[in-house]
Amino acid sequence: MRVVTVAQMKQIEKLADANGVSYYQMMENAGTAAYRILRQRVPHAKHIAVVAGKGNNGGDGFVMARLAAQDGLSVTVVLAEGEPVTRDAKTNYALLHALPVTIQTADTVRSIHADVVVDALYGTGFHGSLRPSGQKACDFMRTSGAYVLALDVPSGLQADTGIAADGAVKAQCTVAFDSFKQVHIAPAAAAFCGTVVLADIGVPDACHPHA
Ligand SMILES: NC(=O)C1=CN([C@@H]2O[C@H](COP(=O)(O)OP(=O)(O)OC[C@H]3O[C@@H](n4cnc5c(N)ncnc54)[C@H](OP(=O)(O)O)[C@@H]3O)[C@@H](O)[C@H]2O)[C@@H](O)CC1
Ligand SMILES: [K+]
Repeated sequence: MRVVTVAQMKQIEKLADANGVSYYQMMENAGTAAYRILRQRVPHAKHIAVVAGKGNNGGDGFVMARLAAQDGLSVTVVLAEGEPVTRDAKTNYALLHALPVTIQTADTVRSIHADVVVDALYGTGFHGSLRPSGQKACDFMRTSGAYVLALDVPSGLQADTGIAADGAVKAQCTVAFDSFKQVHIAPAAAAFCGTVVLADIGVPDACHPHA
């Protein structure tokens, strides 16, 4: 079982990019793999809400939102922290405009009724404690009553330690991308991660440490 630090994960992605698997392609693969896992775990889902942050974790969520809309599901995207800021997340957000996807801001988050909530708020980039906007989005996810699927890391947990900030998301399932991080194996984080499923995002074996 491969467990890496966030710094090692960044290095792995950098090597993969240098070896022909672009960052954009890895995001596409991550969102696609997570969507497949979601369909397996909640086959009857009709309405999904994707709670997106402004980094690449949000970008993975936009890929899922696109695939779900193309599949005929009702899709709501919540921009919990405003519009995306990273290049690939921006590109994937723009692709949603041609699809029947409802875009909402954090202000209206409480009125959403979904059977699945995708936690695409923060992944390995989370640090510190939850700020008010993130807290509000996490409160929605914790209390929605929906099946919560977290992308890479349940929001509010530090990937390298598994330490949870007050108000962190508790997911039924967490899809870990490429490699496990400490959060996926730390006993204290188990109740937040739920079932952890590892997803291949197309990184060549040789890009991993000690490969
Ligand atoms: N590299 C790749 O290409 C691939 C990466 N992949 C995916 O990307 C994820 C890593 O993406 P990432 O590095 O962009 O960080 P991410 O987890 O989105 O968080 C950063 C954002 O959160 C914010 N933020 C942080 N703490 C906060 C707080 N307390 N309160 C409020 N805001 C806070 C922070 O804002 P800032 O602190 O800068 O204001 C920033 O906007 C990884 O887990 C995987 O899912 C896959 O697609 C595969 C390819
Ligand atoms: K997440």
